Formats: sequence, C-alpha cells, structure tokens
Amino acid sequence: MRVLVTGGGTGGHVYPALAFINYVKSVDSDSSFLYVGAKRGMENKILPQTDIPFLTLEVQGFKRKLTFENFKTIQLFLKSIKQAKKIIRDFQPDVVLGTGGYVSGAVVYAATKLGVPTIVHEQNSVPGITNKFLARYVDKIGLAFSDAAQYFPEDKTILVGNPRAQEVAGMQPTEVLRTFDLDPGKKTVLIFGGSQGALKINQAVVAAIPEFAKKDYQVLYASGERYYEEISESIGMTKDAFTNISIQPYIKNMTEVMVNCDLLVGRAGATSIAEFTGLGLPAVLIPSPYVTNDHQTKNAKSLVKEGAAKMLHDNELTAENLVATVDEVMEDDASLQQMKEQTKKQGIPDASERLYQVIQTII
Ligand SMILES: CC(=O)N[C@H]1[C@@H](OP(=O)(O)OP(=O)(O)OC[C@H]2O[C@@H](n3ccc(=O)[nH]c3=O)[C@H](O)[C@@H]2O)O[C@H](CO)[C@@H](O)[C@@H]1O
Repeated sequence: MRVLVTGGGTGGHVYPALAFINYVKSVDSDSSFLYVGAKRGMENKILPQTDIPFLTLEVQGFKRKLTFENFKTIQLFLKSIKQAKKIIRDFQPDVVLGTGGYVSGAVVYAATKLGVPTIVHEQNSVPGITNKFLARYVDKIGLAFSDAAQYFPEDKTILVGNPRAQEVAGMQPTEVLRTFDLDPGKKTVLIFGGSQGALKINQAVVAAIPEFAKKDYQVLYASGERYYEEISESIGMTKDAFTNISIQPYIKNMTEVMVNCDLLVGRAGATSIAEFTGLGLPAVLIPSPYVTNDHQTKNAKSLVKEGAAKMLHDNELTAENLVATVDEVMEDDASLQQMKEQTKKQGIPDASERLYQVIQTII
C-alpha cells in the first residue's frame, strides 16, 4: 500500500501520524510512505529523525481579523494546492491520510480533486478548522473521541481512537530515567505543557521547585524549547542543584519516559491524552484556555468524571496548589492505583488497527 500522510504544526498532529505509519510498516512490509508537512511546523524537527521520506509546503494560518496577512495566506494556500497536486501525481498514493494542521488542508483537498481516496483523523473532541473544511470532500473521518461526530456528516465518521494509544500499549518499563540523571527506582512525576511548553505551567513549576526539591518523589520536567534558556538562567541552574529534579527543553522519547513515571502533570491536548490513557498513567491536567472552543477543558472533564485525572484551572494555577495536588496523589498509593485503573479504561489500544481497516475499505 502506498500512503501519503500529511499533518503538522504541533506535535499533537505529527505523532499520531508517525504511530500509524509504524503500525502499517509492521503489518505490511511492502507498504511505502511519503510525509508532507508544513515548512515551519514541528514536523521539521521530528521527521528528519525517522527514515520516512519527507517534503514540505509553505502554508500559514488565518488570522481571525480581516488583515492583509489573510490575503497572503489564501495565496499560499492556492499555491500549496498546486504543489500538492504535483507531489501526489509523482508519488501515486493509494490513499491520503490527513491528521490536521493547515498543510493537511491543502494536501488532502488536492487529493480529493485528483480522485485519490482520502481520510482525515480528528484527534480532538471538538474539531479544528482544517478537518471541518475537509469534511465535505473526504471519504472518511476517523475520530479519537465519539463526541466529535456531531460536527461531521454522519455517514463519514467512525470511532478509531488515536494511533499513539496503540503504539504505547504494552510498552515495558526501562532504565531510561537514568539518562536524565534520575533514579529509576524512585516514584516520578512527569511535567510538560503540550508539545511547545506552556508559560503558565512553567511559572508555577519554577516557583514550586524549592518545594519539589524536598520531596521523596522525583520530578522530570520539560519546559518546551523556547522557554528553556530563560528558565535555566532564572533559577541559576547547575546540573547538581537538585538531585531529584531534572529540567529538559524537550523530551524526544516521551512515550518511553511516560512508561517509567507515576503521574503526569500537563495540558489536556488530545495526543498526550491518548498516550497516558493508553499506558494507564494518572494525570493532573491544566487545560490550555487558548484553544478552539475551550476543547482541552472538555477533554479533561471527561477524564475527571471517570476518576482518571484531576484538574486545575489555568487561571487558578499557583505553585502552592500545584504541589498540594501532586502530593495528594503521589502520597496516597491507593488513590494512585485507582486512578491508574480508571485511566487505562479510557484508552483505545487498537486505534491504528481500526484506522488501517477503515483505510482498506476506501481504497
Ligand atoms: C495549544 C494547542 O493548540 N494544542 C493542541 C495541539 O496540542 P499539542 O501538540 O500542544 O499537544 P498534544 O497533547 O496533542 O501533543 C503533544 C505531543 O508532543 C509530545 N511531546 C511533548 C513534550 C515533549 O517534551 N516531548 C514530546 O514528545 C507528546 O508526547 C505528544 O505526543 O494539538 C492537539 C491535537 O489537535 C490539540 O488537542 C491541542 O489542544
């Protein structure tokens, strides 16, 4: 099978696509892939570390207000559709899969115009603008949350879950925490604010460091590349300053790290949720208030309702309530265990397989 995969901007759109590619490679050794991303998205950092052929297109997002930039955006979009058509004609895919982001809009749309079977994957409970636009053109829409079905034509949607959940299911603990100068034998809290880091979470964590430094558990904290330098400077960090805290700009092998942690503190982005529910890792979620229709709060609430996670509101987050909430879970083994079981129930561990089956029906 020849699969053209496209999606980008944030890690949340890229990692599910890669997880799906890895799954197809494992069941169909004759399959071949091409990944098309955006020139400035996170895919430019992630894809070169794989052996998947990778091309980029120049696209950018629309501004909410009517501005001159929006004319440029439309121009770029039309140009990228033209370029995408050429890429598709050259690669001759059996199917085009879009996982979200503006680049996915241009490539999937071009594929529908060329009569190539198309499917989009929607990771969120509230769809993004790209998938809403593509809905009328594509053959199928694979959903990670059944709640998203209401926004799409009924006959096109199908619940598949998020491929990242299948990728992590069954992963076993390793000694990977040693690579962060942490002790694999100790209980560990993992903290990160989505794929790009989150200022508000960073401020609370930095202020909480003196408290975390006194705990029996250890903390592995990824600040996001763009905040790292400032944070290192502000806390005058030396490598040995806190033996139970490791601060990183970005964690490349995140799922392997997650398997070795006991609690996650972070945003409620769709792909992170797929990963920690796939693994049965309890979470304290601080949903980003800056996303379409406040969808991260909805994501988080559905997990809190099931006893799988705790939630702190971004506008109420402080160092004090962060440490108190983490302590509440980390210092009560029974509650940690119960959250673990509830979290695991929320995952869809055969997501890639389901998506693969749907794709076969449209080819
Ligand atoms: C601010 C924003 O618009 N966020 C959206 C973005 O999420 P965003 O990409 O920020 O967050 P997600 O939780 O969806 O995905 C983050 C991904 O990055 C990985 N990771 C993160 C940090 C790190 O150091 N290393 C690493 O590998 C995580 O393991 C995960 O795979 O797209 C998601 C999917 O459409 C949406 O649900 C989110 O609401």
